[in-house]
Amino acid sequence: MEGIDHLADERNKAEFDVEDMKIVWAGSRHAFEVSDRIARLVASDPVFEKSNRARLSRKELFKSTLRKCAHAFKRIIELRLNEEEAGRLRHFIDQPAYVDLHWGMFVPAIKGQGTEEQQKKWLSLANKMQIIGCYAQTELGHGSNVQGLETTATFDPKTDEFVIHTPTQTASKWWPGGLGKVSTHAVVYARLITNGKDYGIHGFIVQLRSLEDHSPLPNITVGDIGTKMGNGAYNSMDNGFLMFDHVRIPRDQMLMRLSKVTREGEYVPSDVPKQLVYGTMVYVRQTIVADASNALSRAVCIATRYSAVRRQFGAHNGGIETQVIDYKTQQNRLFPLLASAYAFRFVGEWLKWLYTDVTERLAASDFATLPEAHACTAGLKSLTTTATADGIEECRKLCGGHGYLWCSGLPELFAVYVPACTYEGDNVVLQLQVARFLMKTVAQLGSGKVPVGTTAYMGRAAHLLQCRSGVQKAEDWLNPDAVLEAFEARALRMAVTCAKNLSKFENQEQGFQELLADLVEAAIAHCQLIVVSKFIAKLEQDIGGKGVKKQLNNLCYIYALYLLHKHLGDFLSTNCITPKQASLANDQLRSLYTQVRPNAVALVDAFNYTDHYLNSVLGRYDGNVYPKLFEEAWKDPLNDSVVPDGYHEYLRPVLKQQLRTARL
Ligand SMILES: CCCCC/C=C\C/C=C\C/C=C\CCC(=O)SCCNC(=O)CCNC(=O)[C@H](O)C(C)(C)COP(=O)(O)OP(=O)(O)OC[C@H]1O[C@@H](n2cnc3c(N)ncnc32)[C@H](O)[C@@H]1OP(=O)(O)O
Ligand SMILES: Cc1cc2nc3c(=O)[nH]c(=O)nc-3n(C[C@H](O)[C@H](O)[C@H](O)COP(=O)(O)OP(=O)(O)OC[C@H]3O[C@@H](n4cnc5c(N)ncnc54)[C@H](O)[C@@H]3O)c2cc1C
Repeated sequence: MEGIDHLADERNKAEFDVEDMKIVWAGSRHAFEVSDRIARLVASDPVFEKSNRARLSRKELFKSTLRKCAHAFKRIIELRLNEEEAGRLRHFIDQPAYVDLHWGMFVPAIKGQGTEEQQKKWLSLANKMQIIGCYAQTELGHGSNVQGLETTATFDPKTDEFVIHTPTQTASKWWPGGLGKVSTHAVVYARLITNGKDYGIHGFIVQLRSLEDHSPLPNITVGDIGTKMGNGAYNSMDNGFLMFDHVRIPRDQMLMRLSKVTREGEYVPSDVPKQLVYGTMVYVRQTIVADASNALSRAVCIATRYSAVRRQFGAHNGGIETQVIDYKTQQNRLFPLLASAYAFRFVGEWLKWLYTDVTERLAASDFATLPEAHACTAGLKSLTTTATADGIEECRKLCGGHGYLWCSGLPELFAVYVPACTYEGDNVVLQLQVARFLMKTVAQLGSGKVPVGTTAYMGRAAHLLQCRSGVQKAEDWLNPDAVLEAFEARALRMAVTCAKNLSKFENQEQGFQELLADLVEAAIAHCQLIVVSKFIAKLEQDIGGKGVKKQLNNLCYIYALYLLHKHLGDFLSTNCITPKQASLANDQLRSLYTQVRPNAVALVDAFNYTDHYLNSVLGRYDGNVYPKLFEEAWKDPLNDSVVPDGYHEYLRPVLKQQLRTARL
């Protein structure tokens, strides 16, 4: 059966040009060509083989990760890959590793917070990987509460040095990726103390290990924090612990772009907002949003192809059974995830633009959009990672029993992905940042300050607080204005209700704590509005290609109407829509599922994933699932022998009743 495309019929049904959709998904023809070339390069290189990851011990997995990273670095140099190509190479190798934190956080932290001189010195080493760095912020006792970190950096004017110290066990750094076994350096976040005064959290570059023999430097205790969830999965990463016993570093290793300490020990505060010390987190949250669509689309690709291959029930007189993708229940679970993958792709593109824009403004000393950039990156990171983690698990269930096999690709994908709901900010804690931003914006309504950007809709409060949806028939839910108005009214009404309830408390902070759960829901409603509005905005762009726009249109309204259905309580209780309109939205949703159905396989083909990247028997491009499931089963170490190890010691005595007591 090799060579036969079991999904050919599905592909023939498609009503749009897949090659054109590939360009839209990738973002541009250039991005598509780079991704396509690099994905094939990785897939054809035996060093990047990953099908046996779950069977390796932690040590074997870790060593094979080091090998892959070294080989990747060699290939980047040999092939003279540029930054974009190198990034794609690491992406398609698809194995969490110290390099993610080196390139993803250590380098950006120095770029964002180092002076020009510091950048010149440290980036030239880091870019050539002559040093390898990590981002050491979280401690055993404090992760979310960055202000509560305990590690100290005390300036000693006698020697012109900072003394980095871990005063308690809870002050130990705990979690940083790449720290456990690899990093030679770290950007360490610690409380800056000079002249006896505590100036709060600042970043410091600290060398951890010898560049000669890799042993920890004196007075530094460092190691791996232990095995994490799942076989293989995130265990290729050496998340670490770290303790300092009065470790001295030169003063110029404090990252001093924002604030400084002089030779005399005087603290010179920054003339820019102090929150810029959190800048690396804003950057990484933005990249995590862009990455959510990768993980979700991967799971959806597997579940969609398998749902087209898998048949259950419905056979009459020995005929073939029904493809499970034809069941409306399967469509109702799968297609909103397909739509979400596209939605997150486009909101990720937009967030990248927003981040670039705020970075340019900051460089020109314009800090006006920083709070919005923080709220958007925090809120969308939270929204997209929660939906993606839940979506991957749903895809596993959509694949029935076989989805639970490691070779489906889904268990490992889930285990690798799910910590995204926690790292770079716990998802609830991040939505509370959005809620604070919304409460401030609501409080300013009527003050003459006009809300802009993603809160511009709040400026139309007079209308949005009292409007009623004009939807009268199912097709009206395909009108962008009708959809936007419903989402805007819901978000605003939820935020305003929270603000009103807050105002009943004398102590605002106490009120905020009391209303935390409602505030999170209001923040989520605002973030969902952003995603819906950016998908609609994408449709307004000039998108070419046969039938492409029609498909995107269908997916956009599936995303919006599915959210409406899922959060119906919000929409009804805020009187944004009536039960009749909710029912019409459902009718429309079902009609959209029918329209997407013949295009489903082609819509996941447009992700252009190689079988290597998917690493899934169920998601194979050719749909040749069953023989390959057997092949995988035979490879399992338990099948190395017909009679298992332990038979003579533990099975035979039971079977032969040799373990029975004399009395029995
Ligand atoms: C494979 C590719 C994937 C791509 C990723 C690439 C690389 C990375 C790879 C994998 C990731 C792996 C690991 C991730 C690494 C980490 O997890 S690093 C550690 C991350 N830690 C956190 O995220 C901690 C979360 N906590 C916080 O961010 C803050 O403490 C807080 C919750 C925001 C609270 O801050 P705090 O100062 O205490 O409180 P307050 O609420 O009072 O805020 C003060 C004002 O500051 C504003 N603000 C807060 N944060 C920011 C920010 N980031 N930027 C701008 N402004 C910020 C806040 O709005 C307040 O403003 P006011 O005007 O005063 O209201
Ligand atoms: C795989 C992985 C990789 C990581 N990599 C790094 C790294 O490279 N560098 C680094 O520095 N850190 C790293 N971290 C740490 C990570 O950033 C933190 O774990 C994260 O910020 C959450 O903080 P926490 O663990 O303190 O959670 P906690 O804050 O202890 O959260 C526990 C619970 O309390 C709730 N909670 C906390 N505060 C509030 C509040 N104010 N209001 C309401 N509820 C609240 C949360 O919602 C959560 O349910 C990593 C973590 C993981 C899992």
